[in-house]
Amino acid sequence: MDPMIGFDANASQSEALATLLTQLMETYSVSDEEGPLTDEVETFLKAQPHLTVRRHGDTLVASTDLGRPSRVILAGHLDTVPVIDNFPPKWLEPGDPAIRPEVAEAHPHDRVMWGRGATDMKSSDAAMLYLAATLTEPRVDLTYVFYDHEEVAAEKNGLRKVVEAHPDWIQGDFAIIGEPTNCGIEGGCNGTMRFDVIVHGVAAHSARAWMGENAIHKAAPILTKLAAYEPSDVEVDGLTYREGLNATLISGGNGTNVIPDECRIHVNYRFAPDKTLAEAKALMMGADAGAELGNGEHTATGGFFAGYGIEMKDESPSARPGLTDPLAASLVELVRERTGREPLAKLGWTDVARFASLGIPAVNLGAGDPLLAHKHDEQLPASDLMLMADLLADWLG
Ligand SMILES: N[C@@H](CCC[C@H](NC(=O)CCC(=O)O)C(=O)O)C(=O)O
Repeated sequence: MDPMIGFDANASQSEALATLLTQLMETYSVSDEEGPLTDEVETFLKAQPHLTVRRHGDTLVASTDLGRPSRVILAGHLDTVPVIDNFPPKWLEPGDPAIRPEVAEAHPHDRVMWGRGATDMKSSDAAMLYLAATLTEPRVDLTYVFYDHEEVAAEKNGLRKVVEAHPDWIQGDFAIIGEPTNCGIEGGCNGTMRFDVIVHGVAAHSARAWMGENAIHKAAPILTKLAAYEPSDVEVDGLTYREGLNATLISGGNGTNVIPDECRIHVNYRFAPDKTLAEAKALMMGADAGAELGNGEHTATGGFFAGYGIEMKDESPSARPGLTDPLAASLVELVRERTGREPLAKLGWTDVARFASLGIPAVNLGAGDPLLAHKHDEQLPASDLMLMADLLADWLG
């Protein structure tokens, strides 16, 4: 059987990139189900004679070994968030009403790739795979990392696992993460934490509600407080990070005629890189999270949710922009020259934070509009694929 990922040696750059993107997008890879796509990408990388390819779980690390004085890491995750009627993907021709107006206005003659992962982040993966096959004489040594489980709990993150199991595989002087940035530079990243705020009640027959205590009703003040939260803009080293505090899931009740005895509001806090993880946590639940109540629940001793039960689910630190690093500065300059784009802050969480903790300066540079990430109609104009591949090739070639 022919490998599913690959392109014709006679194809033009734009055809090759479009082919790679189509193949990546057509292979379903929601987090936890990246295996088949990883297998395909592994076969493709192993067919490149100038790369040494290693695999840990569903993470691939492919390196050149040309004896260059420095090494750059190009990293992209292969997983996507869950689909919302946006798989399988499709190419939209110019004029198709499914093309968003802002995309059509900026790229009136472009075909547009539509579907899950178009911006976050299979387009950058396609550009990196194209370079992995075609950039055989880069001016620096290169390490490509294609990894699993970026969109979910930090404990599952494939890059984290490979760093822990094989620290020698992930060495370098600088890293570029292909998270969507509209082919500009986005520096650092907001930190993120997710936790359940828990309200308890007493179960009873809903025809005799006075015999119980309705936990869903008792959660109403929490939702009111969250709805009134005003996000702050925080400037760090010249970039402006917007914070956020949102309920993203809610659950409670176990019968249509039973007064619910528990309600959980899952909260996601995004905090700027002027705060450590500990400082951010203190703002939410007090400096000391309080006594363990059992089952991982604590009472918040202070902060936004003072007095409520809290169960931590996930936490990842922020990262400062780090754009004064010489390699970062030279990439910023190239992007500015080629696109006129000035660096912005990365508002999502990305593995730039992991590289920063390893002492490897890193920036986000990727195809696709970050404003469209995780949306139902994620989409990418074909010319952004070319731009992304050209920027990387010019800087590395
Ligand atoms: N452990 C975290 C992982 C969340 C990662 C995710 N990152 C992106 O979507 C980057 C895209 C971008 O902003 O450009 C996120 O920020 O939610 C968790 O499970 O929450």
